[in-house]
Amino acid sequence: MTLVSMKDLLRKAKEGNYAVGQYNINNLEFAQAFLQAAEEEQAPIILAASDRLVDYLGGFKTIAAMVRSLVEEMSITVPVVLHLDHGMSVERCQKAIDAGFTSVMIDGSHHSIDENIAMTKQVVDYARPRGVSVEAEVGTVGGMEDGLVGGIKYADPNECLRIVKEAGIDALAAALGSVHGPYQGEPQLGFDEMKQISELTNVPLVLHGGSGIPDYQIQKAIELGHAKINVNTENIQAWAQAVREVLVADEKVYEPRAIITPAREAIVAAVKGKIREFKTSHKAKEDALA
Ligand SMILES: O=C(O)C[C@@H](O)[C@H](O)C(=O)COP(=O)(O)O
Ligand SMILES: [Zn+2]
Repeated sequence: MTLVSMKDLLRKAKEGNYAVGQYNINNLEFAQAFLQAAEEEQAPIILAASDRLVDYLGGFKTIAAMVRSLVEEMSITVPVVLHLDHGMSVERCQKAIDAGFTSVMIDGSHHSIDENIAMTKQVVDYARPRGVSVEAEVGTVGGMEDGLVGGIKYADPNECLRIVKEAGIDALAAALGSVHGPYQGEPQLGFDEMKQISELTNVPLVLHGGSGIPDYQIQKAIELGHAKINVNTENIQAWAQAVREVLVADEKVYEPRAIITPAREAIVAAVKGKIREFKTSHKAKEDALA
């Protein structure tokens, strides 16, 4: 299966009342684990490189080549999207597209809404003829974003409508109380605003900060138009715990494969849990038949 854009996947997910998970690549083993989990669950999947980690991961071309090769070598049959997460500029999004990413997020949320729309439109104009999908953000997700710790700023419904109409995006991350990284206490998502923005814009919504949200809130977010849910923290916590357990259990172990394999298995289990929670299991076949 070749890499696909997320446009049709998210439309189908929104119609079918499920969400496609986005999982962030932190190294080779994360990408392997995500693809294994998706194939075993027969679920479409979004593999993402967060722009803040692109250089650490070896650059856009390395990431695109790695994911394409894994899809081929692992004989992956489910739809796979390669997405740039929190793209920091129009130029960075263009570079990702040129390298073979099939989807990009331009994060103009720290700019004025007029600047955000202008940047986003430039990315859409470059992406659309190349068959690449575009996600934009309005408002501010709490916690860590682009290496900065910030507070929550709810998305304004009129600004959401403007960016959807004026820039022509495929997915909208409307910040509504979610937080990147661990939550302090129970997450407080703005469900009334979510309903309003979903009905007003009719575009698939994206939930950033998808780790640590109780299942009943995830189901409500899906019901209210979320077709993509981003998860990173729960996977890196599972990875770290597994590595720690191996090192504590055997202080003489030094072979990377012996240390990392249990961590990779922990990520497979964590992602399979998310795929089931987001109701994406077996949707790959249904998508192919649609
Ligand atoms: O950590 C990153 O750079 C990626 C995240 O911002 C991702 O977009 C996301 O929203 C995941 O949130 P988390 O599950 O709370 O880490
Ligand atoms: Zn995010």
